Amino acid sequence: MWLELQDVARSFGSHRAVDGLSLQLARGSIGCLLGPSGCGKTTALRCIAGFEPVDRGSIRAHDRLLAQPGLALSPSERQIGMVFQDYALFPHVTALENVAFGLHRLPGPSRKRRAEEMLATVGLGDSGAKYPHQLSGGQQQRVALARALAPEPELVLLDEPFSSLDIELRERLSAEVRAVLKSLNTTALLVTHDQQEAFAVADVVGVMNQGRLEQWDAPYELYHRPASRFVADFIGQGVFIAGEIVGGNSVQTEVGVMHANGSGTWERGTAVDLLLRPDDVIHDDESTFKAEVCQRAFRGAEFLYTLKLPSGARLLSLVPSHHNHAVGEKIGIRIEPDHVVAFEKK
Ligand SMILES: Nc1ncnc2c1ncn2[C@@H]1O[C@H](COP(=O)(O)OP(=O)(O)OP(=O)(O)O)[C@@H](O)[C@H]1O
Repeated sequence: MWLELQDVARSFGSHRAVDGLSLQLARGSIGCLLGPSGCGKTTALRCIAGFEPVDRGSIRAHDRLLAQPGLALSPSERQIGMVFQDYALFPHVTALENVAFGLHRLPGPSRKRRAEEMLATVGLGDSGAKYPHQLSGGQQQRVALARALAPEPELVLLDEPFSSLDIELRERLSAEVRAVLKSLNTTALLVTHDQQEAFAVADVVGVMNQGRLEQWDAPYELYHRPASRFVADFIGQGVFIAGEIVGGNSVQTEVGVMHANGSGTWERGTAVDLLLRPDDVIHDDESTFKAEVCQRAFRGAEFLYTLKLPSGARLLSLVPSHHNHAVGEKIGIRIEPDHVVAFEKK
């Protein structure tokens, strides 16, 4: 494994910012720590970078021990590249000199060549002579990425790298950054609170909650097979409706019986909350099961309808926007969950 955290913990006073974090990242893969503000993701990243010691556990990169209690390699000994939210470029030198900064071990000419290559890789081959203030936010962030990647670090850490950019640029740049990291086979760990960004950049995403990792998995799995109620709530949209286990894999709800495709571990009669995503609830005029539109949000290609069931429970449904229904109308629905996700009622 290229990066391996084992049971890492870091407290500030009595507050456990990171509490038993374990994860593994293979060479060339891009990981992401995702979670709400204060969940400990920045602290975890700072422990890996060497800006923060660990109180428990260990951090290894490429089989080298970077940190454990009483031992901490300095940030420069770790061979880690960093990209921060605010770019942190040197304002008084050109883009090319910014990128060349970390290459002091190379002799002059190769240093310049390498810096030029890196700028070309991030699509800024023509901008080497410009100063940071002559570049847009997105371009500055690409220079920062080139600077972090130029010394060929073992690992690159990206701390909310797109959060000061506007949304359109953020989307484009996250795809570009992923492409650059993949083309160089760089191992990287990103920290963000934005799941679209996490999904756009990372191969594997860890959802953190109060210092703990709730699930470390591919984006598809987080969405379709959330391991905890927190992950189910945090990732994507969806609502829970009440259900009861009526057989090994079957849940009875007011919208019908849902069958799980895995092996069930529930006891008959267990009360559960069943997760339904907006794309599980299909609008179907033929269906005899009706629900009342109580809210609608126009999304261009789709409407997101909030529907009220006879019991008063709410569902969300994503419907192509040529199905234009008014609030108060009753529409036919059919439930087709991709995966049945249920949690025992508390
Ligand atoms: N140096 C510090 N001293 C005391 N408490 C700290 C310190 N750094 C972080 N914390 C606390 O640890 C918790 C986790 O902080 P951290 O910055 O890791 O969270 P985060 O998930 O990155 O949040 P955000 O997205 O808001 O940056 C927070 O409650 C924070 O207040």
